[in-house]
Amino acid sequence: METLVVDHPLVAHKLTTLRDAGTDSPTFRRLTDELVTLLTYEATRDIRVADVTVQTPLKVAEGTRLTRPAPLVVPILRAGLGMLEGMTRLLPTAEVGFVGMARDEHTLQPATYADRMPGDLSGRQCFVLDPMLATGGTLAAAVRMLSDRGADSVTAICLLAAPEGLETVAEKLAGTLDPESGATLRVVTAAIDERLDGRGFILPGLGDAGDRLYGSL
Ligand SMILES: O=P(O)(O)OC[C@H]1O[C@H](OP(=O)(O)OP(=O)(O)O)[C@H](O)[C@@H]1O
Ligand SMILES: O=c1cc[nH]c(=O)[nH]1
Ligand SMILES: [Mg+2]
Repeated sequence: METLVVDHPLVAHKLTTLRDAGTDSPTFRRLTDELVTLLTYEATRDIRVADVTVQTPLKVAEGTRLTRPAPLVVPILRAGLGMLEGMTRLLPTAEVGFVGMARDEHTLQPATYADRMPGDLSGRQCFVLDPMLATGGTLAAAVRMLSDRGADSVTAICLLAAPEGLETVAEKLAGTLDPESGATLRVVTAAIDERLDGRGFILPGLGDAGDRLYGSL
């Protein structure tokens, strides 16, 4: 598994305001959207393209187009929904699949409550959106759903990741997306934080991303 921390002053600036407990929900939503657009720019560096030509008003020019099948973007509900528009703004031809997962607050295990994704993902590049990679249980389960359907290229875009969660995802998915067969698994994040607390929250983190976006449950 490859991990990329996007090191850019605008990313750091926006993330700092997201962390601030005083940031209200409308501002939190807007900054999440902006931050995802910046992360998407890096996360799509290996997106599949083909050479094309285009006629300018003056002459023929060599160019580049995204290939088909269209990439699949998968926000993990709830909090991942706050990242969808920021991504599809840059990738308007992407298709969108939905997965709903909620982590049990005592066991910290994820339970899947929604699955609206294509049954066959062979040959599809997939982008999973989830702001928080904490214990890694949710992301590992989501990536397994995609690879079970044939996806061979999965990039997860997270606002924050915990070191423990990154290790767990790499361990749980070892051998699932086999790099020898050309498969790739990448995590792109704005920062890797210090650690998890006793309740599985990222420290220093930004709190509960779903609650800050959409209100407490
Ligand atoms: O890495 P993990 O330990 O699995 O935790 C991360 C998950 O927890 C949060 O979702 P939550 O379960 O709070 O659901 P929500 O998005 O509906 O708030 C977050 O958005 C991730 O999906
Ligand atoms: O810190 C955390 C951990 C899991 N989910 C969140 O929203 N925040
Ligand atoms: Mg939540």
